Amino acid sequence: MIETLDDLAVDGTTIGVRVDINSPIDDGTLADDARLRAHVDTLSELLERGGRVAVLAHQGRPGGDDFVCLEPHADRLSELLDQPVEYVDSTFTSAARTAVEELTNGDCVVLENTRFYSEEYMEFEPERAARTHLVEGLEPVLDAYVNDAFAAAHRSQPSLVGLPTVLPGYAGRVMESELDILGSIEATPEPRVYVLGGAKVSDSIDVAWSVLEKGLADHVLTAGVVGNVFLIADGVDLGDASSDFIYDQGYWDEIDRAADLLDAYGDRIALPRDVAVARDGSRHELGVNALPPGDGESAMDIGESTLDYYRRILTDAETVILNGPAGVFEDDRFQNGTKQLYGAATETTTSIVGGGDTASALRKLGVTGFSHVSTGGGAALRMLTAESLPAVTALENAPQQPATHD
Ligand SMILES: Nc1ncnc2c1ncn2[C@@H]1O[C@H](COP(=O)(O)OP(=O)(O)OP(=O)(O)O)[C@@H](O)[C@H]1O
Ligand SMILES: O=C(O)[C@H](O)COP(=O)(O)O
Repeated sequence: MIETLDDLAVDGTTIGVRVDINSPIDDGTLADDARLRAHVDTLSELLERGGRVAVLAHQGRPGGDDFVCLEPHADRLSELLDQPVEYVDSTFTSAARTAVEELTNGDCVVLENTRFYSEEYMEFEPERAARTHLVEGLEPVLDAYVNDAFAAAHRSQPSLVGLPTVLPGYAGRVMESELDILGSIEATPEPRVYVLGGAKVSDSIDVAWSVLEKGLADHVLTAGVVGNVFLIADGVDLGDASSDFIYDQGYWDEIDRAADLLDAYGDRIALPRDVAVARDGSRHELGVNALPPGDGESAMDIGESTLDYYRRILTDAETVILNGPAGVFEDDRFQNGTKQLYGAATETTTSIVGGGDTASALRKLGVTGFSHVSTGGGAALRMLTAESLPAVTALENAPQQPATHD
């Protein structure tokens, strides 16, 4: 049983709030603030109820261009919350602890990107995570911990599983609503269709296995890199460029798993019937019978024939669950598959979308009208396999009585 903000005595309490504001970054600035907006309800509720809020979050992965400090996030949160939000350029040093100790009721500080510390990019059992520098540094200055970072709940990292081992833990409003919706997929109306696109091939194959095996999915439609892997598994020659991409991304071994899945459940798995490539600078669609494409041409989107086929399946569906764009939506020439496929999904009674990139693609393409757009990508996928999420388990096991610091 997870406690929520309804169970937390907030007034005068110093609360570490783990959010997921991991966002696209362009030239060091925030390119999209959707994930920050998602947490406004939780943060403003805690602040209005007299909490002293220390925000913890990661941004990017070590080595990536988006591995940046959280100052732009703090500035944007200040605008969204309509109050000053302090930023401290460290996470658990004495400067960070002093900033937390100096908070008064209704104050908010954003601590530095948790992943600037190597331990936060490692996975630990909760008990071990509780003995990391981050947790040992922050625990003395916090009374309680709130986890609103559903999108990171599949990671077993110190700020996600260590803090709720030593502090009373509560789910924030985003976490609460995501668990409510994604935790009761079985209750959604049937027929139920899963659309698996994007680039998380291994996770998507796990989901497909799980939902087909459990009888949760009447159909699985594949698109994006996932669709390309299934096409290769089905014996289609996608050409060197797509194959090299799949190999370079480390997905080559997934082709055998996709082939096994096709053997077991091929009648319920739909594969693209055509793909779009860039030819002479423009979009050009090729039926699978016309493949391989020309030299250097890569399958970047699904084409009209696939869309017709998938629309027919969706017409009979009552619930559709989608993750991952159908193509390289960042390029105007390859947005059509995502726009049309996701647009068709909004016509079903219940439509649930997961994925940070997917949500940003849908905003960019102006596709609205879903029953639920999850903040999580990998976390939503993991949840759909009915596997437990480490950060959720840690909240379930957290101690519950906060002791208020002066
Ligand atoms: N055919 C394709 N070839 C190469 N890349 C593709 C193709 N189709 C989709 N993509 C890429 O997949 C990426 C998004 O996939 P991903 O699985 O990460 O989505 P998500 O689950 O919404 O994201 P997140 O991990 O942020 O939650 C995009 O960057 C897009 O360009
Ligand atoms: O964007 C995400 O899916 C979450 O923020 C988790 O990020 P990660 O995949 O880098 O752990």
